[in-house]
Order: sequence, then C-alpha cells, then structure tokens
Amino acid sequence: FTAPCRASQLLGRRSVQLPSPPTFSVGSIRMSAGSPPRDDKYLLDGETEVFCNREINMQQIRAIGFDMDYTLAQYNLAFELLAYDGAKQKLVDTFRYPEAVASFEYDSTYFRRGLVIDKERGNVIKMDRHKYVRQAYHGFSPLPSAVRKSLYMASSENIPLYTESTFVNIDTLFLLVDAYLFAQLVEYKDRHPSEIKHSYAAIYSHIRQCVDLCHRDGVIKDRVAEDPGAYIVPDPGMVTMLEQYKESGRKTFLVTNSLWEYTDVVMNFLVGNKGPRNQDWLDLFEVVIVGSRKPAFLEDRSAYMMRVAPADGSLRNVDGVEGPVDAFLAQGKVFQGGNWKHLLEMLKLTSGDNVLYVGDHMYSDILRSKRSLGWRTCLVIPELAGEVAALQQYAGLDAGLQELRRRRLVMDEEMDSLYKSIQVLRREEKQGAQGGASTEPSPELKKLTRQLQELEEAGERLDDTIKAGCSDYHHKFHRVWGKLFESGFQESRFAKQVSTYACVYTKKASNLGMVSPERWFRTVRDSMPHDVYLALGLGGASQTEMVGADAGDPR
Ligand SMILES: Nc1nc2c(ncn2[C@@H]2O[C@H](COP(=O)(O)O)[C@@H](O)[C@H]2O)c(=O)[nH]1
Ligand SMILES: [Mg+2]
Repeated sequence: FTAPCRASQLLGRRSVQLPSPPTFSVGSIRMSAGSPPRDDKYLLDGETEVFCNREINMQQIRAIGFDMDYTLAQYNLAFELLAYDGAKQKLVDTFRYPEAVASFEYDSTYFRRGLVIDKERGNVIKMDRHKYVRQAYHGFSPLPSAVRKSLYMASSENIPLYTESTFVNIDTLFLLVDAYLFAQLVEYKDRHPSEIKHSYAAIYSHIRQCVDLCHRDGVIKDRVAEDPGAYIVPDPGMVTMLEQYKESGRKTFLVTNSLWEYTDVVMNFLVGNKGPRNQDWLDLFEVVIVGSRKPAFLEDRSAYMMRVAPADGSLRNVDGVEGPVDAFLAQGKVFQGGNWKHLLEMLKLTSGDNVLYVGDHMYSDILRSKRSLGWRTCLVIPELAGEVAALQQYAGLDAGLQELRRRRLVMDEEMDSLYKSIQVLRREEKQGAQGGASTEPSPELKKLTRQLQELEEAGERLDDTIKAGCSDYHHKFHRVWGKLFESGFQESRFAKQVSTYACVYTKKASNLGMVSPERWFRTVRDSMPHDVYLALGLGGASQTEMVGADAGDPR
C-alpha cells in the first residue's frame, strides 16, 4: 500500500464529511456499513492526495513533463458525447448500420479503465492481478461463471496475455466510448442478427475507424475550439502548480499527441487567456512537443522532428537539435514529433531517472516511459476520489467481510486438523482389525467424521455468505464492475499496473502543486500474506480457536 501526502492537511483544509453509516447484515452478522473514522483528521479525500508506490525524492527531479489530454485537461460528458454521437452517425452513414443505431444513448459511467475488450467474442472482462478473469459481460449481460471459466481459463497450451490484437485494454478514458458502443452493437446484433451480419471483431473495427475519424475530421476538435468551456473542466490550480515547478528551477515540458492547433485551444482555455492566439501559456514550459505520436515517441530514436511556428501552426524541418541548445530553443520551443532523445537534449539531460512524467494513459504515458526510459512516473486517476470516498464510507462492511474471511481460514485449519485426527484413528483401527478387533468404526471415529462433515457444510454456507457480502461491497464502488483496484479479494489487474508502473498517482495533475517541489514521496511498507496472517492472528492450527460447526455461528 502507499503513503499519501496529505495536501489538504498541509494547507489546513478540512477533509470530506461522510454521511452517517447505515447498518446491514451479512449472513447472521449485523454490522455498520460505514464505521465513522475514530479521528477524522486522518480522513483522506481522494481529491488532493498524491499516493506513492515507489519513492521519489523530488530534489533529484530536474525536469517535470506533462501529457495534455485527460492529464492537464479533464473533459466532461459533453466532450465524450461528441465522439459517441459522431461515431454513431458515421456507423450509419458510412458502414450502413441500421438507422436505430443513430438513436442509441450513451452511459459514460458503465465501463471503466482497467477493463479489457474481447473483440472476437463481443465481451468486456475484468481481471485480477494474476490475469484470472473474474467478471465477463457479453454486451450488457453477465456471463455465468461456467461459461466465463470455459472461455478464459488458461490452459498450459493457451495462456492469454490479453495484449494480443484480439483484445483492447481500456487504458484511457478516450476508450470508454468505444467500449459502450461495442456493447450496444453486440446486444443489437444478438437481438437482430439479420440486421447486423458482421462479426463482433468487424463491428469493433468499424467503431474504431469511426471514433478515430471523429478525432481527425473536426467532429470533436472544431466543436471544442468553438466553445472550450463547454467541454473542458477548468482547473484553477494548474498554473500555480506549473509556476511553482518553474520557480523551483525545474524544467517543465509538455508532450502531447494532440496537434498544435488543438493544443493551443486547450491550453489557452486552461491558462485563462481569452484572446485569439495569445501564447502566454507557452511561458509555463521550457519545451512543448505536439503530435508526439506516443508511445513511439518514447521508444523510437528515429522519428524526425519539426519546428512549429505558433503564430500560424506552420512546420519547418529541423535536423535534430542544431547547434547550442539555448540558441536552438531561442528560435522557438514548440515542436511536432521527434523522439525522447531530442527532448532530453533540449532539456540538457543525459538520463531518465531525473525526469518525472505525468500522464493518464497506462501504456503510452506510464508503462512505456518507465520501462523504456526509466523515467519516474505519475499517473492521473480521476476515478480516485470516488474510490477513496467509498472505501471510507463502507469501511465497516469491509471489516465485516475480512472477519468472515478470517473465520473461513480458521475453519480450514480446524477441518485440516480434524481430517488428520481421522486419518490417524482410521489407521489405528485398521491395524486393530487386522489383529482381530472389531471392523466397525469406533464411536470416536464416527464422532470426528460427523464433525468434519458438519464443518464442511458450515464452510460452504459461509462461502455463500462471503460471496454475497463481497458482491454487495463491490457494488458500493461501481454498480457493475465493483472496486477499481480490486477484483474479488485480490488486487485488480489495473491495480497491479498502477503499482508496477506508476511511481506516484493522484486524481489530478495540479495536486502536484499542493505539495512542495522538494517533497520526498515515500512509500509505506508493502504487505505479504504472512504479514496479514499475523495481523489477523491466523496460522498454526494448534493456536487457532475451536470452530463451531453451526453455520448460524460460524466462529
Ligand atoms: N486519431 C485519433 N486520435 C485520438 C483517438 N483517441 C484519442 N485521440 C487523440 O489523442 C490525443 C491525446 O493526447 P494526449 O495529450 O493524451 O497525448 C488527443 O488529441 C485525442 O483527441 C483516436 O481514436 N484516434
Ligand atoms: Mg492523455
């Protein structure tokens, strides 16, 4: 787990107020869904904290860079609808999908990052950190567990990595539109097979082409340029954060896949300059790279770079960084394309471990910059606030479930010890029978066998209770997919990616301005199962409590 930096505390701000906790039952056990925190100055709000997976001493960071879309700029539902409505119309007009498709409606909350689209089967799946598929939906219908297991249970010959081209990882919020349209069309095709004859994979490909075109033909970007405020969420802390890093001597840079014109629109809006072509926002950065083509920018040393003239967006070829860096940048600091080597040269850096890059795309921003270049990384997770609020609100439910799981583990240990006693007794009685004693099981053996059977039955009942409680708990976080960072009782695959590739993570980029630029982000200790066993008082059958066989009292 991770150590939060409590920005709200540093600033003396109040934390969230939680509603009073409802009570409910899991099996026969009554508990409170939201035990009020004992000392609410320790409440997290999920809005402002920066959580740390891997230590970063900011004093060693020389340059801090930012992605733009869904990192510095957060978008609202109206923005998603531009892509959704635009793609629907193109499906009807270009690919001759039924007219009914044009009246489909979008639900931006249905899918989440971290899920995976199975293009061939028409499914969306959620995995735990072992890539075990724990939830699968075909369209909007949950797959029964037997079907899910038969489709996704790895056999030794066929272990899916889920990076194959038949799968799409929802690594960015941009892909939520694709996922929702796909589920809708899968449902529609299943109900009206004569109206859509394409395979599921072909349907996905059509959706992809249509959404892609919306990002290129002006359906999205012209609308945003007309009225940025209708689509972009203002972030009052952004400028202060960038100025703080600049003033501290850090080099700041922007690397975005958006092209110059759109970048200028979005950054002007965020920085607050209203006049046309007012380039003040550029003062916040040492270097700006637009049309960067990440992830290639972070992998490929050969991509060429062009200088952008901010006044009219025209491009001029440059042959890498020509001459002394300062003189080169004095001619203009906005570039299109290029690669990470150009960037490091312009920042006068030779290694990646003193660069921090802040982004939202799990693969293109975070995984690649960390794995390929050893950059330090900050993942922006807008979903964090909701997760942290639910975590606190339903802490009582979680504690109740943990207790039931602990009891289940104790039961396993007790069953184990009964089983062993039965084995020993059977062996003794068998030897006795060979020596001429009775072949009938002794009353003691019968008693132990009955106890074991009762305990097994109680265990099954407790499993059902835990399963129902776990599902109930998860649904408090998201009505379909449950907790973002967990799948069942395990870390989700998304959580594993966050902990492997993101050194720190936070709800929004401007939170980095809520802490000092010299901050040392430190981790808290990771836990292994044996740490948790110890905390739960488990382990060693001889030390465990006796377990009642009555499911009504599953001690
Ligand atoms: N051509 C496409 N462009 C897309 C698509 N999805 C998103 N985008 C664009 O990428 C950048 C993201 O910029 P970054 O700042 O996060 O690097 C932005 O301009 C999006 O419009 C797509 O499917 N096709
Ligand atoms: Mg982005």
